[in-house]
Amino acid sequence: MRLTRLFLLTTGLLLSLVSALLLRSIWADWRQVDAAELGLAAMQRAYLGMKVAEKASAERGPAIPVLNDTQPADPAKRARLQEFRRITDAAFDEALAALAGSTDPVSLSARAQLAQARQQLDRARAEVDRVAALPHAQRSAPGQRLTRAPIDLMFAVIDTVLAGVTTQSAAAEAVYPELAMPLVGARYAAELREYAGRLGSQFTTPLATGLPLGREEQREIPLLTGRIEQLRQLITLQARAGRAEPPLQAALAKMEAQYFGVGLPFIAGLTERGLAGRGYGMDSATFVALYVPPMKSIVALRDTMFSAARDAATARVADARSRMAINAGLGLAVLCIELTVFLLIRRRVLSPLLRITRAMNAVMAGHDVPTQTLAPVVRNDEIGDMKRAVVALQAATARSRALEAEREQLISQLRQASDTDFLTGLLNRRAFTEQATGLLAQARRHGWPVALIVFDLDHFKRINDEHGHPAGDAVLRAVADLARGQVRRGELLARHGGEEFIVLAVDCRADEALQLAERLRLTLAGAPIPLPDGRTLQVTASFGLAWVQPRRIADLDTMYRDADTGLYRAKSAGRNCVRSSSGDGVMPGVN
Ligand SMILES: Nc1nc2c(ncn2[C@@H]2O[C@H](COP(=O)(O)OP(=O)(O)OP(=O)(O)O)[C@@H](O)[C@H]2O)c(=O)[nH]1
Repeated sequence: MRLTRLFLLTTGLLLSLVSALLLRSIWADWRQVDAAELGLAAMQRAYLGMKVAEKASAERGPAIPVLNDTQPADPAKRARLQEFRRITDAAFDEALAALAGSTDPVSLSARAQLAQARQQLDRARAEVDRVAALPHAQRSAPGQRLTRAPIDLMFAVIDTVLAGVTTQSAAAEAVYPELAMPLVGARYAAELREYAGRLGSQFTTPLATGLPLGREEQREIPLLTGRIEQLRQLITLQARAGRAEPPLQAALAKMEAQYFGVGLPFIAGLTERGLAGRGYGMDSATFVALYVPPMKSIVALRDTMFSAARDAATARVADARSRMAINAGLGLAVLCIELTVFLLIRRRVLSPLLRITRAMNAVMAGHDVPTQTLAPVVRNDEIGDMKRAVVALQAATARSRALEAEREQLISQLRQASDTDFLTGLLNRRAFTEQATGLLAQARRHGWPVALIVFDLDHFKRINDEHGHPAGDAVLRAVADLARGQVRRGELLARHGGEEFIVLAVDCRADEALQLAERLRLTLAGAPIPLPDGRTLQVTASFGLAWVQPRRIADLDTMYRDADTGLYRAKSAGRNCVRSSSGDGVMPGVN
């Protein structure tokens, strides 16, 4: 696998892994925040339920004087009851509004319980109003329990509300097990407040009638007192089980002092008098004024315990939120760092490596490397070293290529020099022999006829003797130029030695060969040649011709011998003429 692909794959995997871990961690944190918020909301709803129980319980206070009122009815008592009813309704409305948007099972059941409690309250109030409207004599008749029944209906309201409080409180405890102590304690305190109220309610009828405690009160009072004592112990246990904070201890001490130190002994004294039939020495209003204030210490304890739980839960929510923010921030930072490292490695290592590899391949293939690929080399790291090495390699390769080209040129010049006659510029004998051998082989393959013409300047020695050797050279050069003008492409012309020249023509018929020789002869004979001293000279040459018919084997040595014989004959025949080996003119079949 290529390194770039491996790197991409590894980085992709790493990024996916980190992203997955990050998402998982954020999801887990978010779940915790969500759970903490749900728990806190349940706690607050439980508190609203406790408030409902408290207010509905408190409503019994002004209901009792109305139920026991003489006729004509006292409008002030009625107005006070209405005011308490309004407060209870407001508490119900607040609790129901808090549950309005929630669709979780706990909230749904709490809402159903609250709605049920409200119906019960409506029935209880209707009963209060109905009984209060009856003639006083009928209500206060000995042995009747008309005023007691509506109060019992109001007890049932509280039972239902407290059941809902327990449901919400349990939901909050499930989220915050460590807050069970203040939560359970607050619930017990709410219950204690209720039972303390109920205990006071036992004196409704006796106070109104002035009669001793009836059988029912005699049975209920010890039961309620026992329950109150039990709740007192449970609250104390809860407070001792956890680390009771100073405000909680203070609230607990206040309750002990006010309710258990004043309220409950007050009830005990009243009970004693009620049992002894000594009269109570107070009316309902005085009773309420004396008994209700100590009960407020129970509500204060409930609120203190609840506040402790709510503050701890709020802190937990804030903790969970900040943990989520920190985790998300850290995760994102890791992701960013990883991405940056990836981009850096890609930019500073992989891309330069790729460019360098391409540059090296180009250098090896002998191509030019684009200058921006390697320059400017300003980096001082390993990639920079590598780039410098490639630049050096490129320079060395360029130098060696230049040397190579120079060498090739020299060789070619040498080859040309070795093939060329230095005086005339024509092929020399060696090059002619080499190239003629190739042409003859080609002619053999194709079955072409071949002609070989050898010509030699006449009385050349005299030219040298009379005009000097340089003049002889000039004549040789002029003859070469004239002959060069008469041969076609594919025909070989060479200086065979001294003042002798040679021409080889393949695929050349006998008449064409003769014409060529004649043309050469006439050209030389008809062209005055200028000498270095300014004079001109007329030269002639004698020609020997050899010709091989088509499909016969043409051999260079044999043909040369024949052409030379023809030349000898031409010289013998008086020069400036063309002869073949076998006689005058060109004779087909020369071999
Ligand atoms: N100037 C000059 N003379 C050359 C060169 N090569 C050969 N010669 C001369 O050419 C002359 C050839 O003379 P011969 O072989 O006697 O022939 P000729 O005088 O041409 O007489 P025929 O061939 O019989 O017509 C000699 O004097 C050589 O010195 C050369 O390169 N330059």
